[in-house]
Amino acid sequence: MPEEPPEKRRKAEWPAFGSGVGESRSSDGSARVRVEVADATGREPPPAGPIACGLGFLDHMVDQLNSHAQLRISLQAWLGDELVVPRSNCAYEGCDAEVARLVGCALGRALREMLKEKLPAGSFRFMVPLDEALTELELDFSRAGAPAEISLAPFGRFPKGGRERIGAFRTCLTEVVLGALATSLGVFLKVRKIRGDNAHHIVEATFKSLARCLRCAMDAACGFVPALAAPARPAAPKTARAARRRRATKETSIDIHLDLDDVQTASEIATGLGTLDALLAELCRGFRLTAQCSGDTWIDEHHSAEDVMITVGQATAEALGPKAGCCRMAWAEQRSGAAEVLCVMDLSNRPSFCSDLQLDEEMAGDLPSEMVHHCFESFVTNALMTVHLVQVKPGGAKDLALAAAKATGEALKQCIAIDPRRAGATASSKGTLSK
Ligand SMILES: O=P(O)(O)OC[C@@H](O)[C@@H](O)c1cnc[nH]1
Repeated sequence: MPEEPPEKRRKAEWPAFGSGVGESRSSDGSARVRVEVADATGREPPPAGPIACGLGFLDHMVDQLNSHAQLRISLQAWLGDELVVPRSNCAYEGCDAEVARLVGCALGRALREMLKEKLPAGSFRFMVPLDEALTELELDFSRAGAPAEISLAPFGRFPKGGRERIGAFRTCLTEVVLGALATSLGVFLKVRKIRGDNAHHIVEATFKSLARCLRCAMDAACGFVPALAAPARPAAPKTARAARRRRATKETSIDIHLDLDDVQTASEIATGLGTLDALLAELCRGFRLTAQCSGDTWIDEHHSAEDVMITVGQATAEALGPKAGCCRMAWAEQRSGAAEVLCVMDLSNRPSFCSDLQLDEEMAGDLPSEMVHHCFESFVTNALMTVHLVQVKPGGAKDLALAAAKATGEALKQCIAIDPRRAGATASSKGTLSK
């Protein structure tokens, strides 16, 4: 669904920030960067302009703030008197560190000017996955001046010791950009890599985390909660985000129906496996699910559990469709008994599942522990999403499974929520979540 042009959008019915400009220049006059930023959720946001600093990968990273922080950014740079043209890597030789610093400084100044009317207070945290990578970023506006804490190296597994460059961008300059940005924005910034084997994924997840964390701070300053926001326009004819999937093989017969926008009707789940029913009940806290399965449980639990989760995942992907206007990314921590699990989710269209749950018992209720892992893997893969499960506190296998299902259900509820400010636009820096 294409985004409505700003002039056609109804008057914004939510608070928004205005705009800001930031400039930075080298002491010897060899380089200059100018950034213009505006809140894209405002009434008449300007179109995003070119982002051209002379390091192509850094341009791509700054662009993450457009779709994931809902901003409109333009960035211009001059080397000497020469304006840097888009898609250039002219800053590659000799001045890349200075350009990285200037980019961070100018961006931070522009953001500070935009936020000055309602400066966020306190600390904010966001985690973002990108395939196998997972980063956590914190912004604390009460600790301005504290030196940034950046723990991302090594940048990948190949070669051992990590990559030195991504395109023309030296990976060691990531902390130069972020440190300069934090200083000029007036915020304490802490970012760490929780997982990551690919340098591009690690650094992009970092800038996505920054963008999402910044948007959280902006929304808190405005008192806006996307999941609670009334639609920005009269309810359009209900474009149902619903799907029905039936599946019959020699091993199982399954009927799944889900409606992502029905939060009133009670779910009905009967798979023949009590623990699987309990996991699904937690997973669908944010929507209605009907799930029936008749399977060859006289052999074992495997086929029923796997086929149900494959089918629920497929139905979820079908119901989500192009994911127009949804929040897309979220994280949640939930407990069951002594166990606590963190789920970080992205409706990425790039299926990827990673978990470190220590399921050290043969069974989790009437489900083998190996099937707990495989159930999440099957659901995530077929729902075309990226999910990381992180064990925060240990516990028995069933409690870990339930805590993971609760956290995944809460994250899913937030991810599928429609943010009316996106006006149907897809939250993606490549412009689509369907390809
Ligand atoms: O914001 P999106 O994740 O939809 O698009 C950007 C991302 O897909 C692309 O930059 C990328 C994919 N893998 C590494 N980088």
